[in-house]
Amino acid sequence: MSANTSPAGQQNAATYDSAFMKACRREPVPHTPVWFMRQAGRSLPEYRKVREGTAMLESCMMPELVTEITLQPVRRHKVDAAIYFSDIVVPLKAIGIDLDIKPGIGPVVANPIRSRADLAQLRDLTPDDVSYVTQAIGMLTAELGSTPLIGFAGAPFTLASYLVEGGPSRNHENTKALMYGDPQLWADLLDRLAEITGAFLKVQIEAGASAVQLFDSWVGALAPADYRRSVMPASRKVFDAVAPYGVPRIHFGVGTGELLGLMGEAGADVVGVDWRVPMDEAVRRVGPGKALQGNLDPAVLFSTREAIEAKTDEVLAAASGLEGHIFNLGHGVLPTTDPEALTRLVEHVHTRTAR
Ligand SMILES: O=C(O)CCc1c2[nH]c(c1CC(=O)O)Cc1[nH]c(c(CC(=O)O)c1CCC(=O)O)Cc1[nH]c(c(CC(=O)O)c1CCC(=O)O)Cc1[nH]c(c(CCC(=O)O)c1CC(=O)O)C2
Repeated sequence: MSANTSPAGQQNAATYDSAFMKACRREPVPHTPVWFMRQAGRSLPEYRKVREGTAMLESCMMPELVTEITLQPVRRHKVDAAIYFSDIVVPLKAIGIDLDIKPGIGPVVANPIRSRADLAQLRDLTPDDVSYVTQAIGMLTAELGSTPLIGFAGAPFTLASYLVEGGPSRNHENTKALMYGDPQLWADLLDRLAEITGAFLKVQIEAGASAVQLFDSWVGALAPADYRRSVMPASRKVFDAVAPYGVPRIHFGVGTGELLGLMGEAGADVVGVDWRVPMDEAVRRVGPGKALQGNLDPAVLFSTREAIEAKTDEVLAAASGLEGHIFNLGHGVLPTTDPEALTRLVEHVHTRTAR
């Protein structure tokens, strides 16, 4: 921990009164805050331009480039929060796992983890392993002023799936084989990943991130009983690790309609909802005391302006009774989305919800 910070004093004072932070705390807001998962990235021509000739993982280690890319959607769309530009596999790369992000495929791991001996690949993460993150967040928070920066990490289950399968997987068969066949090794693997993930989020908060989001993108592949038994303890460990900082903790996964309550119980302050469950139903499943984030289907943005507005109004109506609502898509911005549709969407949500 640096000399001038303490866990209790971590909240970034400049962003404390922003609409996004208020919604996370379930306080009244001047308008519903909006940001988009994957708002930085391939949908933006200015992103494609600055990324030309630089590989994805290499970009994530270049603080000036990360700062520029993170700021691009804030400038263009006037979203209410920035999300740190990185990828869920960055902390794994930082501790020396041999992996790469292959264009059109995703993260690919050279030596998948399937045995107890393989666990040795997963050493602890220290702030020095990711000094470029600390550096970039320092530059970013200076530029962002009162706009909050969201830090993020992949959750233990989703990271484990990449590590065990060796890459993206539709059915997660090797992952599930390990989870059911060797529960102790599985628990130890998730616990290691929880340590690394907790340490990585701490680095981002200490550097100035106002909130964090834990992406369990693939956990919707599990039934609730398996989630509770085999995943929740590790996700809870990550949330507990950052709890002393008091920053909002967001938890999101895809196809998690049956898991929303448990994902809240794991320790999230804000539960992200994909587009399959309407917000008024999601709030029943999550229960009181949590804000919700979501949930326009990202594919709707390919439709007409009228249809986009009508579907947006449906989301806003379903969310109107919520204590805290952060508008987002039900998953990341699709790479071929028209960025102007995103800018108009931000404006529409702000106008419709202005109080
Ligand atoms: O199609 C490809 O080329 C590989 C895409 C891919 C990557 N990581 C991956 C995947 C699998 C997938 O998303 O399906 C693997 C990946 N990265 C991420 C997630 C979590 C999720 O989206 O549910 C996942 C898992 C999701 C999954 O595999 O379905 C998270 C991620 N990647 C990234 C960001 C940062 C950001 O967008 O600001 C973020 C998180 C913050 C956010 O939502 O905004 C950045 C990222 N990672 C990646 C790319 C594309 C590569 C490039 O620009 O050169 C990009 C940029 C972009 O999306 O346009 C690589």
